[in-house]
Amino acid sequence: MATFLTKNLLLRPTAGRSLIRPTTQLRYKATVVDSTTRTPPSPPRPAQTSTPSFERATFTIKDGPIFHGKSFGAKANISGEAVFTTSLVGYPESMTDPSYRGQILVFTQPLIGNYGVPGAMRDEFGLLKYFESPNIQAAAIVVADVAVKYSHWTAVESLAEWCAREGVPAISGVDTRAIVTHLREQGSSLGKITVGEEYDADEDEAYDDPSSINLVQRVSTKQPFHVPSPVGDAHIALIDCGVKENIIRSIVSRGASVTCLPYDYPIHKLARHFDGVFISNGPGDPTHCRVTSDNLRKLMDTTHIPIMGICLGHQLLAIASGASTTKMKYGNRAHNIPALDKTTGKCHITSQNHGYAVDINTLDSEWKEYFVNLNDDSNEGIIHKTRPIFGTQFHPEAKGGPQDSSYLFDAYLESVKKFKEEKVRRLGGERGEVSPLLVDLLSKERVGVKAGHYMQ
Ligand SMILES: NC(=O)CC[C@H](N)C(=O)O
Repeated sequence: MATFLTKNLLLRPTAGRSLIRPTTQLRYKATVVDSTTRTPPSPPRPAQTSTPSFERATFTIKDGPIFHGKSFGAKANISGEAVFTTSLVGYPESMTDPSYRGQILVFTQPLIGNYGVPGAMRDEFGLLKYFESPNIQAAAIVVADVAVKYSHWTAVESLAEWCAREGVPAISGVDTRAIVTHLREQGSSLGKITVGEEYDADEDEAYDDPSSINLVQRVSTKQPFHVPSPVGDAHIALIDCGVKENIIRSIVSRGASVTCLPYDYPIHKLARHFDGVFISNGPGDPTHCRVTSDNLRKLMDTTHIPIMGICLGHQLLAIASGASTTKMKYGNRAHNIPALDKTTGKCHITSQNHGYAVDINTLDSEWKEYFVNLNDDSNEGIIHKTRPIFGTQFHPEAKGGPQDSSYLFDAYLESVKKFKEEKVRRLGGERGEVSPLLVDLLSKERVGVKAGHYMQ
């Protein structure tokens, strides 16, 4: 069980692993990568060892308590923002969710790993079936008790083997109740994991603060890529701030192909070629993505295209409309949070993972609050009063988690298809300028886009 120590019992410097990795220069070459060959959103971490380390390990909260336990992942030291999730299941999905980039994820569910880790299988759309991105995105994980033995028909390795292979530190045997109590009382804090006998405690410079970094730049696709829909010919531009696979799946399975674009792509210059725009989830502070919210504002000023945003996408939409966001005390990360739809009076149980929220008091009069959190009254969604534009703080794609709110994708797709029909009626067979990106898309047969359907 956990050893709970006070600070400064043993202060020795260790080499912390930096969150800041070299970035790839963004390029807007009109290359289309299909979903099976797309660039992984982030370079795989350098694995320091391919077998799990079961040495003594220490989890230290900055200006807080120190917890001693046992490592079960990579033999590496790391720091980041310590956050907790109360989700009972779905650790492979959560750990590969790019929104967790830079965060040390503490699970309140006391036993993690009992169904192992699935293989990187792909579905009929070429999307990862059981992961939200190709790699573990969380900086590290903290669990009370890790299952060394696992059992599930999809499993190919244990949680420990997966963490070690991906170079991700993990610690067990700590009192996660005490950790969560601290984080709830003090608010989200920086923390670090040190593997081995030596650890340092509270030297400020030893902690990387992900809120000071533009993490979206690190997880967004470097090149546009396209995921065709076999069941419809609408076409959506998705601004990839760290998109989860199941968001793409939720769209293509409903009849719109998706072209994923880098987070700072000037979408307002290209929107006329699409039937809808979508802004994805993503890590970190939304104010680091000023370029995205500025582009969105220009988009809304110049077109009437349907827009939907989820989580970070919702926050960016709100900022684009003139509202501001705030950092929450410890955020909402769970699969069972009640959100009230203020337009219907119905409550939906929702999946969430966020540390920032829209300040609803700053919302422009052309917008109204769409959903509100029934636990803490925080904003859960906004909707434009007259145009087909909305965002939700929770995750209607919910993987894992309840699918009460998946109808929001149906509503979005309905407005996208309507917009497309009107456009076709208005423009008839006329063709205008075609962007290099779309010329390239059209030249790729495998992309499966019907030539000309979105041309002006
Ligand atoms: N899941 C997300 O998109 C998270 C949004 C943002 N990074 C936050 O923590 O609030």
